[in-house]
Amino acid sequence: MSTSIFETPLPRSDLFLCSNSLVSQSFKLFDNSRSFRLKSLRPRCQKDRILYPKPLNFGFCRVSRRKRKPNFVLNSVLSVDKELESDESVGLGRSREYDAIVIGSGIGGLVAATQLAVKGAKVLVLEKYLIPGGSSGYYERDGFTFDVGSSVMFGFSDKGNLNLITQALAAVGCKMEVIPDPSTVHFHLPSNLSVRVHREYNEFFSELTCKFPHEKEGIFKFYGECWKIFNALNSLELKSLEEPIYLFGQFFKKPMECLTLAYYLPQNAGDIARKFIKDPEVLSFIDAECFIVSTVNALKTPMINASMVLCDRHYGGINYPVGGVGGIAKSLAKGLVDQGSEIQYKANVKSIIVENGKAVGVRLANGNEIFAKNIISNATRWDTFGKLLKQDELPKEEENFQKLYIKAPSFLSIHLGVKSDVLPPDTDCHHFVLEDDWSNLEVPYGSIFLSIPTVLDSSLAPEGNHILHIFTTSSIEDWQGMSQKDYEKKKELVADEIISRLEKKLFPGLRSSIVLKEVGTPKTHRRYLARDSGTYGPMPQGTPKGLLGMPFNTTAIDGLYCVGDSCFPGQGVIAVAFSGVMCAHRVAADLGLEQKSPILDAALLRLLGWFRTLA
Ligand SMILES: NC(=O)c1ccc[n+]([C@@H]2O[C@H](COP(=O)([O-])OP(=O)(O)OC[C@H]3O[C@@H](n4cnc5c(N)ncnc54)[C@H](O)[C@@H]3O)[C@@H](O)[C@H]2O)c1
Ligand SMILES: CC(C)=CCC/C(C)=C/C=C/C(C)=C/C=C/C(C)=C/C=C/C=C(C)/C=C/C=C(C)/C=C/C=C(\C)CCC=C(C)C
Repeated sequence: MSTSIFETPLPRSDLFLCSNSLVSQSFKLFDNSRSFRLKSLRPRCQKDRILYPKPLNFGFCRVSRRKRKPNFVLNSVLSVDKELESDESVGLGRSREYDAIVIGSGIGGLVAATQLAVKGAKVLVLEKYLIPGGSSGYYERDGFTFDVGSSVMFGFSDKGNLNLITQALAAVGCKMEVIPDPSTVHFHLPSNLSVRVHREYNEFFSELTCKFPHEKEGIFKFYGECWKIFNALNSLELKSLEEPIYLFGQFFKKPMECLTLAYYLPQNAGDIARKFIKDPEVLSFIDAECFIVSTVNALKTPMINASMVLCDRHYGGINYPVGGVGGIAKSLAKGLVDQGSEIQYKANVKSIIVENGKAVGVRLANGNEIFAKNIISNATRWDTFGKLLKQDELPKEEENFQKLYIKAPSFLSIHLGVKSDVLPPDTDCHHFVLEDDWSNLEVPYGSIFLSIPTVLDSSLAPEGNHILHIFTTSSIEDWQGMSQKDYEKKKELVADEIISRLEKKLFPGLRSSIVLKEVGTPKTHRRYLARDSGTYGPMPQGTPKGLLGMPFNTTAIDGLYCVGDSCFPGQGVIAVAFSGVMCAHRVAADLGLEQKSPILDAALLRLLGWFRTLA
């Protein structure tokens, strides 16, 4: 680490984000008129920000107003408070053009940004919150490190072509240590049906077919079909399906695999399951398998997505990153800056600037305008087209998207710290609980997701404790129009009910073992993740034609791209990573950093537009 002493103006709020390993390009943020020193190196957690003990890779450091001697060493500053952001010396303005601005640092945005950066583009990521990651972020309380969203990580193995998280990290020279999970999920279902999804496919198949011997052949054929699709996907080099030179090249190199995917593109898992399986209980089990990744039943879950998750969990397996899921976004953000691009936190984009029909820049909440050749929005499509674009009319494509897809509900999430002895030995890391009635699967609060990441990585909690992350679907409408007092009361009541259900079904004594409890509602998701209504992502309004109606990355606005879970192929960390790879490839082609054929482009975009009208 290089060390140099420099002076900086004192940020008025006393907080800024610093890094000890990154470039010096941000030095110009500062003038020499004032100086500061670090006051506290103790870890501190506040309601909405995390203060780190020492200049770790990304941390917030408190500076003292009283002692103004420049006596601390830092060698870059990545993000600054509003006061600094609005400082002219930040150097933002029309003269400073980026190849791309990415709005939001969810995994989708970060993968798009890093992939572009390694292709030679100069990228600026603007993140509203204090740390990167969005739904894949983390927070710390009293020695516990909680994952904000899911702890089930697909695509994190060292095998094949579909380990997109591993590949995204490797692209910027990062590798994370992972812990293999022996099972993906333990299902606790009506009629006391208990199924563990073992890492080994044969073990899972034996367990399921032991419970339903009469459907052995049907189960074999359904999951066999999933493997056929997974193997086709795994054989391709994954890039933008909106870029014809690549797409036609893949058809030429792997015609059978591409035709297999094209055949299944408009199909849903439930229809295929029904071809082979008759027993309603097995079909309900497959609904639950799909619901945990799509929040809808199998009849509404695209077959390609179902195959991806139902097979990757056995092929590469589910692997948990040491130190928590938040490490993925932190590593990508670091990798991005290492590549010479930039990320700013507390940078709230209020609108996308469109001139002569082309997206040319963004306007921040503090009034600053930043310009770039392309704008990539990692906000949901509802936020992008409903809030960030100030246009009277929704483009036709978006109107169609909003007809086909509605916002999936959000979640009520409960993060608990519990005493370790409440968990029986060999407890699995992830559980899905639907106690009595299959018809409650998609009903709000009907089923319960539970992850215990400390089963795999005990460093996430103080010794003798575990983390329980419990979540269940819930809509924002359920939490609106009440006083703060009633809201808090309702949070307690609903959380209490869910904890009682888990106590009854899985862990007797759970309530009395709790040492820390935090409850988040859809409003919390909306506030901290900046997602309209706190939504989990898009959900088909009716029965979709598989993935056919799902938009890719280009939009009706020239120079504006979308990335993340309201783009093909949908929700999921691995899915948004793929959307990031696709987006970066299309943008790079448009920037001239990848091969491009304008004539073929126009033809393919028209063809894809036509395909979507069939959905
Ligand atoms: N509880 C959960 O488990 C949960 C909830 C929601 C989503 N998810 C999953 O998370 C993933 C979503 O990833 P993603 O990449 O699409 O996005 P994301 O929602 O994780 O990240 C988007 C990022 O953009 C930022 N942002 C939004 N609007 C902004 C603005 N105007 N200005 C600046 N920054 C802004 C947000 O702060 C956030 O960090 C999916 O896998 C989804 O399935 C999980
Ligand atoms: C273009 C045309 C027309 C044609 C062409 C053909 C072709 C070539 C095609 C191709 C295609 C492709 C490549 C595709 C791809 C796809 C993919 C990659 C996909 C992916 C997906 C993924 C997913 C969906 C995932 C998901 C996941 C998730 C969501 C997860 C979640 C989790 C959770 C929530 C957790 C749970 C928990 C518990 C239980 C506790």
